[in-house]
Amino acid sequence: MPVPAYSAAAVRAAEQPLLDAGRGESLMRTAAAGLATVCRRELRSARGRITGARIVVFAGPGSNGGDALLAAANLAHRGAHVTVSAPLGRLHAEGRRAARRAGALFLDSAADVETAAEATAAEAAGLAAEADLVLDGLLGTGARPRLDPPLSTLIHAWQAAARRRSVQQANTGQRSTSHGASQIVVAVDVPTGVDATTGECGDVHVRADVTVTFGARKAGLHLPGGAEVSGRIEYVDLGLDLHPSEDGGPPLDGWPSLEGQPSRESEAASGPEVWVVDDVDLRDWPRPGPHDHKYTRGVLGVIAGSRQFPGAGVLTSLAAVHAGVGMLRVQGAGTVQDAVVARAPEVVTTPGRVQAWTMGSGAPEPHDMMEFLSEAIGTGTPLVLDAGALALLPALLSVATSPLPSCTVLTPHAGELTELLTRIDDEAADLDRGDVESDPVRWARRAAGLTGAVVLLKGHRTLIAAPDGRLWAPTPGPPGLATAGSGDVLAGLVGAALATGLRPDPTDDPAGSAAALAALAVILHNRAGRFARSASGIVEAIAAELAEIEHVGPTGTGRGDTHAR
Ligand SMILES: NC(=O)C1=CN([C@@H]2O[C@H](COP(=O)(O)OP(=O)(O)OC[C@H]3O[C@@H](n4cnc5c(N)ncnc54)[C@H](OP(=O)(O)O)[C@@H]3O)[C@@H](O)[C@H]2O)[C@@H](O)CC1
Ligand SMILES: [K+]
Repeated sequence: MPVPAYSAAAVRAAEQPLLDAGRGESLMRTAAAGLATVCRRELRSARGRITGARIVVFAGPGSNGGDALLAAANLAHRGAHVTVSAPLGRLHAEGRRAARRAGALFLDSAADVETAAEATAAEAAGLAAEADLVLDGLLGTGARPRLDPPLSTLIHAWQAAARRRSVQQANTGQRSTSHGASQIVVAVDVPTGVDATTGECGDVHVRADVTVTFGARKAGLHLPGGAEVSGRIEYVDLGLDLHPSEDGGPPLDGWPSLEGQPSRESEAASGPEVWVVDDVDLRDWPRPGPHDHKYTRGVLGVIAGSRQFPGAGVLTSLAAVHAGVGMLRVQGAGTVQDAVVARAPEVVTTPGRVQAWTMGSGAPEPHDMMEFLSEAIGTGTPLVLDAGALALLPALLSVATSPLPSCTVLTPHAGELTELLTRIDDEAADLDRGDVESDPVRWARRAAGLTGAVVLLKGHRTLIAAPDGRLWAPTPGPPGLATAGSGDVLAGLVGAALATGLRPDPTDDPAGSAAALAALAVILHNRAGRFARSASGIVEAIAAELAEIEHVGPTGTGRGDTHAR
């Protein structure tokens, strides 16, 4: 099952009853113990032991700093040399006492005198650049958006000093840290400067190797922006009463409400913002039951490729066959049908009923798609619309008498999404690809809201938005997936997932089900692409990946849950 990630507001709301009941300190001790466990593990794996490790703690004035100080005290008791920099002067009282008692050294802080603060920042930055481990406990879920001096000065100076050290190390062969390996940056709850809800990164922000997050996964750690700078996510459970709402959403706290989407204002801020989908979730890939036959297992119709580009049709179709559809019907260009049947004789080319369609990869003739699209819209057949089919969408939306089927998935890349939005969204007439790439969450949600379809926005970090604003964030795939035809394979996989996964019972959350299945298709595509050098290689690996997961389970993945010891 995908796991939910929440907004900062939802987490704070869930914490409040426990704080009111006087359990704040015990929560913090659990959080800090989990944090210390992760730090010890990191130090042991980098340098073999904790004794003698040089640790710099950046501690802010709130509980985030408190977590960092308590964890640092634990590490100091085990022989680490801990130096604390408190750029804002104020510190969590219990955390400061614990760190002092454990022997931590505190740098002078005089944040109220600008020049002194700058001198302290330079000293702290220099020490941090040479440390084995830096703990970022500046700000957590209580952060206000902008980072100003002295916080921005400190982070900036540290990152510049760390860069200088590594250049120096490369030039002279000198060791940068006490064990020669590169420095480990551990963010407490969320890297400072990253919005815990939206993942938006400020001009200055921390880049972590590991983020240890408490109580609930924070949405921003799994969304574009935050996900790139949070490193590995380790999760420490605090037993908060935070659970996905019964009907699955639509909780959109943290983003402005978009036209066509429900506003969150009147709802309790307790639902997940994002569903995080990982390799382990491939266990949910739809499989045939003992009584299934080819029709109940799911028939997928494909219209992909053209006389000019028959290969796209072959890739889309073979991907679906290897992913385990009950039957595949290929319509459209005869050249494509012949090429597909030559590779997969089980494919049929006669028209007939299908449980889902994948259309548009490889520039099929528009009239071939239109013929089946209008019928599919009338019957509510799930659709996957890629490339050429996306180009038809504005015209289709303007003439269709019914909305798109609620299990429709659009699979644009940033350029195609830009093109679509400029044609259907009056407010996006001047949108360019760069705008979409710099705020993919906003624009994917916008397109989903306007079309009523699930939008799977392809990219390094593929993102899926439902029309009501819910998001699914599959873990990213290998860079090798960026190859010609890779998108055609994905369209086939999403189609196969819808054709086989939405049966036999109709679902009461069709868009959510389609989005979750699309996310599984992304994960399967990622895994199949691990060792592949071409789109054909991805197709060939699909069946083996599914067989491996069925027999031994997904390997090398996990949710990163940390248990405090
Ligand atoms: N609650 C719980 O049950 C548990 C919580 N836990 C931990 O608590 C963290 C949340 O703690 P928190 O609420 O104290 O907020 P935190 O992020 O430390 O910052 C607040 C301080 O920073 C200041 N400040 C803010 N923005 C600023 C800016 N841009 N620039 C400068 N200053 C800024 C702000 O100042 P103010 O806004 O008041 O002026 C205030 O002084 C959470 O992430 C987790 O780590 C765990 O221990 C587990 C149990
Ligand atoms: K932090």
